[in-house]
Amino acid sequence: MSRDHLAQLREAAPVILPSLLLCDFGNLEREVERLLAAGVQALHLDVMDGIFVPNMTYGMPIVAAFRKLTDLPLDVHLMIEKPEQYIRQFQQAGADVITIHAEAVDDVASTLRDIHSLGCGAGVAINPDTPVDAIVDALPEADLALMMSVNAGFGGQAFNPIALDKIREVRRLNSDVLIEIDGGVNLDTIGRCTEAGADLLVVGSAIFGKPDYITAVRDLNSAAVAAS
Ligand SMILES: O=C(CO)[C@@H](O)[C@H](O)COP(=O)(O)O
Ligand SMILES: [Co+2]
Repeated sequence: MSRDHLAQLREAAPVILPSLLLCDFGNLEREVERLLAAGVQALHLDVMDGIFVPNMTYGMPIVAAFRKLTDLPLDVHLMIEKPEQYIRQFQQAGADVITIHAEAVDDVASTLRDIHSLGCGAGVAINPDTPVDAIVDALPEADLALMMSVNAGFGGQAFNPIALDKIREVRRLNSDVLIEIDGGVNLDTIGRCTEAGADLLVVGSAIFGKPDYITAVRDLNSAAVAAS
């Protein structure tokens, strides 16, 4: 099922994925309804452990709560130490795609294979200071390569354009992998992301900081498509 989801996202690219980090956790049902009304095609869920990154968010129960609320693909971004110890629990909670950070594991390729063996799409992320070289050997195992345009850990940070060069480098190395960008993506930066070749655009504050999600997603989508 998750492989089908990936094919759908590839077909629909560029696709905006709302990052729920800044949503109203007191009313998840309403937040999902508002995002569905805005036409979003997948949700991006940020899991932080306070160790790999200096911030904590949520774990499997919140992923499971979103799973109960929607059939949209759930793209789970693990910003945690030893993610390999938890991937089964995230799959059981309802994740469709699980992305691990290359900086957090010893053997990226083997962790991606483990994610696949659970039936999930497998993604690998790198922070702005981590070179693409760090994931070259693992790329053939990845469905998705996430280029962080901020240091993982917080929403609302400024966009780091180093991610754009890395998107181009990943595309040169691998024509099949879906390329996602995450951090500081907004109306001013989204065009540069799709122009560079990003397929999936994670957006937090530029949606959840706006009163009207429908207008925010529509304007972001127009800017993304115009530059792609
Ligand atoms: O993974 C992360 C942060 O580490 C993101 O998914 C952010 O939550 C995106 O938020 P904005 O930068 O768009 O506000
Ligand atoms: Co994220």
